[in-house]
Amino acid sequence: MKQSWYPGGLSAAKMEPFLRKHLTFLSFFWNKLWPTSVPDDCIPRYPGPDPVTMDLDPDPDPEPFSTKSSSPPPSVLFMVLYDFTARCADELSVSRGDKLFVIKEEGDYIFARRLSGRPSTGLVPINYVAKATQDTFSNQPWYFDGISRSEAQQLLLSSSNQHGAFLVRPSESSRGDYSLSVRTQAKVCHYRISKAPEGGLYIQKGQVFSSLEELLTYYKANWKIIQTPLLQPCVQERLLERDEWERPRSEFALRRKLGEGYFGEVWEGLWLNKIPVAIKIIKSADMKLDDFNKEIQNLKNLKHEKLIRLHAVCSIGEPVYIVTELMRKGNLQSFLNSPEGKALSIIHLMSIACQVAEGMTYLEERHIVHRDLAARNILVGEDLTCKIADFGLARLLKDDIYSTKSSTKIPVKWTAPEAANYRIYSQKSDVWSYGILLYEVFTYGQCPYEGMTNQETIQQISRGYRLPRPLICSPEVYILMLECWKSNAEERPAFSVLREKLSSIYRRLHHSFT
Ligand SMILES: Nc1ncnc2c1ncn2[C@@H]1O[C@H](COP(=O)(O)OP(=O)(O)OP(=O)(O)O)[C@@H](O)[C@H]1O
Repeated sequence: MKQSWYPGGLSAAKMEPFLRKHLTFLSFFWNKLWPTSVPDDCIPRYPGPDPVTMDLDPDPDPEPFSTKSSSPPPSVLFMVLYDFTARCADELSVSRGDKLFVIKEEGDYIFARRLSGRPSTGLVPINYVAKATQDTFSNQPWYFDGISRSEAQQLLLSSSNQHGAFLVRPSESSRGDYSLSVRTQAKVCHYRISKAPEGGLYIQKGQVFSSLEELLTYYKANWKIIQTPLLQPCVQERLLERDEWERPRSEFALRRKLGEGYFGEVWEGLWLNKIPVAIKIIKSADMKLDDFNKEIQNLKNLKHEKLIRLHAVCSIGEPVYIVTELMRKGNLQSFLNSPEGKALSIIHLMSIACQVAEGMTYLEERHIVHRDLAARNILVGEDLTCKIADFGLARLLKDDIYSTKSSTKIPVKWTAPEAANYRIYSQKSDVWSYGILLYEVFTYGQCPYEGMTNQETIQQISRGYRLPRPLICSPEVYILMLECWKSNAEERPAFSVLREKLSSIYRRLHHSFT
C-alpha cells in the first residue's frame, strides 16, 4: 500500500522539495545530497581571496564630457508589484511591497531571495516585479547625488568637515557603480563601490553587501581594512556658494544653427575652441525669469546617461545661453524620418523606447515632471544613443502661454487630457506623452492623429478614441501604449514599470534574433 508521504510519479526535480518538506529531520542529509547554491541565511558572497589581503579598487579619474554609453548593469533589488502565490516548489510566494534580491534572471522569471519576512528563495514571474528605486538611501545624509569627484574632494576638505567625514556618490566613470569618498586628515581617498554581476555591492571583491547601508555599517566597524575611519557624514553647506557652471559668453563660439524651438535657437558651437557643444540661446522675453535660476539649479543636479548633460550656462546679462552636450544626429522625430531612421529594425525601435523609459524613470524617481515629452525632444547621438532634452524648461514659460485660450502653444496631441484641459501636470501626464512618443517611434516619426486638428483630437480623446496600433508594433507593446492613455491618470503605469516591461520584451526579442 502507498504511504501518505509516498511521492508517486514525482519527477527528480520535484522529489527534492517533496522530501525536504516531509522528512525535515533528515535535512542534514538532503543538504548533502542537494546542496543549495545560495544558502538562505546569509548574504551571497563571491568566491575570492581573503578580503583583508585584497587590493582596493580606487575610483579612477572620470572621463570629462564622455558620450560613451555602457550597457546597464544588472539590478540588485527588485520590488514586488503584485501578490504572487507559488504554484510549485520552485516558485516563491511574494506579496506586494516585498523586496527581492535578484540572484539570476531566467527568461520570464527571476530567481530571487526575499529580503522581508522569512528569508526564502525561488522563482517569481518578472512581470510581478520592478527594479527598486534608490529611495532607501537617497535621503541619507551621506548620499550626495550628482556631485563629481572634484566637488566631493572640495566639499570634504572644506572647513565645515573634519577627519573621518565621508560621502557616497554615483561614480562618474562607471555607470551604476558608486564611489565612497572619505577625508583622512588633509587628504581625500576615493573607493569604488561596484555592483556584483549577480547582485550586491562591494568594495573588495570577496565582501558583498545587499545595500549601501549594510556596506557602510561594515566599514565603519572594520575601517582598518580601508585604513580611513568613517566617522560622520559630510556636511553640505559650502558647495552651494560657488557656481562653476556660470561661464563668460566669450568662451563659446557659435558655428552652425541646428534648429529652432519655442525657447529660442540652438547652435552647434565650440567651447574654448576645443569642445563641441550645443548652445541654446534663450529668448528671455518669454521666460519667467525669477524661476529661471531655480530651474537651472535643478538641471545642474540632474545627471543621467539618458538625459542631455548640462555643461555650462551664461545667465549674467542677455541673451542667456544654455550649453549642453552635442548630439550629432539631431532630434528623434527628424531622425526617424531620415533614410537612416527608416532603415531601423524593430529591435532598434525597442531599444529607443527602453532608453527613453530609463531616462524618464530617473526623472520620476526625483519627482520631476517633463511636461513636453515627445520625439522632437529626444536627441540622438552615435550608436543610436538617445537622450531626453528640455526637461523642466516647459514650466518656465510665462503663464499666459500655457492658458487653454492659446492652446496652439500646448503640444495638444502629446498632452494628457487633464493637462491640456486643466493644466494638471504630473508624472502620469508625462506617461501619457510617453505613450504618444511610442506611437511616433513605431510609425517612424509619423505625426499622431494625422489629419485631425487639436480641437478634434481633444474631442475624440474625451469620447474614448485612441491611436491605432502601428503595423510594426507588437500587441504586447500596444497594450502598454493603451495603459499610458488611460483616462484616469492614477491607472497609468509608472515609468519604472514601463521600463521593466519594455526591457523584458526587448531582451526576449533580442534573444530570438540572436
Ligand atoms: N544638444 C543638441 N545637440 C544637437 N542638436 C540639438 C541639441 N539641442 C537641440 N538640437 C536641435 O535643435 C532643434 C531645436 O531644439 P529646441 O530644443 O530648441 O526645440 P524643440 O525641442 O524642437 O522644440 P520646443 O523647444 O518648442 O519643444 C532640435 O529639434 C534639434 O534638432
